[in-house]
Amino acid sequence: MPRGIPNARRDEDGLRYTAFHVPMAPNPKHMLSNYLKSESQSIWTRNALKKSKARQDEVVPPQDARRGSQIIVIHPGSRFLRIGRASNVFPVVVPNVVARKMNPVSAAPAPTFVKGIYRPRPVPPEDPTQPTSEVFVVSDDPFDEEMAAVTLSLRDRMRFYKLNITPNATNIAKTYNTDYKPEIIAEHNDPYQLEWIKDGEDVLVGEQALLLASPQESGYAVRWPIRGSNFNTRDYGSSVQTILADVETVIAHTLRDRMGIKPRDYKDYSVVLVVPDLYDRPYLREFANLLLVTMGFKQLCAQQESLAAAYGAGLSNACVVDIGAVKTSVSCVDEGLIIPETRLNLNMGGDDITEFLHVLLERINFPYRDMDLARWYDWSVMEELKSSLCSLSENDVALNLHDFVVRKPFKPAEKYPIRVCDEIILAPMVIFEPRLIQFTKKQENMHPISHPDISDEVLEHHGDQITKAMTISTDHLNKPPVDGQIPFELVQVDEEGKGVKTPVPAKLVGGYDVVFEASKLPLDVAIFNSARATGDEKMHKYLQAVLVIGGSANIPGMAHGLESRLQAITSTIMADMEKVQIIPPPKEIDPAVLAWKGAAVLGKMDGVSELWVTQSDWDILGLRGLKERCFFL
Ligand SMILES: Nc1ncnc2c1ncn2[C@@H]1O[C@H](COP(=O)(O)OP(=O)(O)OP(=O)(O)O)[C@@H](O)[C@H]1O
Repeated sequence: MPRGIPNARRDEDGLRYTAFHVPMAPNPKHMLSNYLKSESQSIWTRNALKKSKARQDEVVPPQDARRGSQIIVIHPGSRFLRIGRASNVFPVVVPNVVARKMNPVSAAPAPTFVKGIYRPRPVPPEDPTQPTSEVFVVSDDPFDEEMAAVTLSLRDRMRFYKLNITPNATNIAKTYNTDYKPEIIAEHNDPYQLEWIKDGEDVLVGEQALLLASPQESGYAVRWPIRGSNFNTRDYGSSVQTILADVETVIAHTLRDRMGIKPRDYKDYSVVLVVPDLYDRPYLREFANLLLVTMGFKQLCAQQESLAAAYGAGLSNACVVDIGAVKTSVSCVDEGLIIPETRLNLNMGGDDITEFLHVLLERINFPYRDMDLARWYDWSVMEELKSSLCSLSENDVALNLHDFVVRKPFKPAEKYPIRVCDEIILAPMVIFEPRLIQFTKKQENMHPISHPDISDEVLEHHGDQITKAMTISTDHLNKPPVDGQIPFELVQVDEEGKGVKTPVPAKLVGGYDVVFEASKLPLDVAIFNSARATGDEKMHKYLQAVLVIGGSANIPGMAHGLESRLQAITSTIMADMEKVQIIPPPKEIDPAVLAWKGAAVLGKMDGVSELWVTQSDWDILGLRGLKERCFFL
């Protein structure tokens, strides 16, 4: 039989799978345990990762250092693209954005974020001629109601930890911030000046795209091709070709400019692509087609984020929580496999924290009054403030004074002082109290991706999307699914690998759109639901190994904030639950690159040679080949 023709078999557990007459993928359990045991890989195990980078360089023998130099690992995200040779210690990280000259500009420069946070109703300015009202008026603004609930939750926690609450802190901060005086930093005293671009090449990528002083005036459309776990159809529309052109542009520019790899060399390189745990089929198919057919890489292996991160941390079992910029995903990894029904995607992330911080700082007279988050340079001011101020540790709440710098195009930098108090903890608390996020608004203008073989793929796609964790998640609404059943059926696969039972999956469960409802869950509830989907006996194992990754995992106090809340849920529901445990990512590795790191380790392992899908495999088998070899589905 020719190479690559599928032949259905059953494995030892009686599970149906499709084998190939090319060597079948090795058992992931064996791969993981071999990897953890292997002497040559032990450098990357958890203990070894604690050692310094210098030590790593010293220990890696030269042949291992070269290993993986022909493998490129690509981890695309909504905000950053992480890309590098598997032999590199860390990836190149570039903003995943493209500015294209349009004449006329067909799309307005897309704001970096979707306005997703409720804002207080504008208050009419006080009339100084009128005496101030002595009567206390109860606000009917829904924002105030939700805000009061979040503040109360913080007060309760501070009381629980016996921490002092600074009296009148908001008013003190407000008064201080009103009398601001920005300090102008003279150019010769400013080593961090930016080289703004007024006009330039037709296509600008990454940092260059963000240095455009005024994109719209210069005729550029600035867009981010990835959004959450999918292509960014909000800013590009449903035309996947335009999105793919930009995905290719960012990858090709970075390979050429930062890694010295030219298009003519692509045929000599294999690619490990890190994909979301809950990936959309058209996303995976189009991405694979781009890399194998359009760009012409030699072969491809796709790995899911959580699995790659577990490899990176040297863990065989974990509940992996990835808090990115736009989305947060939760999945349980069991001996080298993701348990499909534990996967959850929350429609919130670091961008919501940034925006909420802005809303909170405006309430205390944020001294830089012209801030407009749709401008990249203003957005980065707020991101900087978030990174330097925010914390999830109640101990950090105090009336503190800080400075921040605003760099406007072609103007000297301005330094502002600001006084803040509990805003620094309330902002990141939004992921545990998402009541202030407008989820419905976030869904606006998202288009489905059009593709030809809709009948087959849509059904399977929904099969992938609706998971047990999501169904359980309707618990928080206190309205369980009808009859307590899981009222949808997943697509079954017969001996030939064809769909035999293709029911239209009920997206509405008990009257709820489960995917949408699940995307709104507080993070602690989502993690609990994900672990609980593994069954009552197994869930302990995952709740005691929660690995938090993604850029937003860098928020100080994240482990404490998550652990305490998760512990509170588990002890209410499960009497016999031992302590919940958050596993810190390896010390020298930024949690945002841990999945890349794990994928690089995977790409270098001997067993991975069985996982590659070549260009001819792709021609014959398409997406199914990728799924069966790489995801063991
Ligand atoms: N020190 C820090 N403190 C707070 N937030 C941080 C810190 N460092 C990075 N972040 C946030 O992490 C987010 C980026 O994380 P990451 O690189 O994992 O996102 P991504 O993979 O591009 O996005 P997504 O996973 O949503 O597709 C941003 O919101 C950024 O502000």
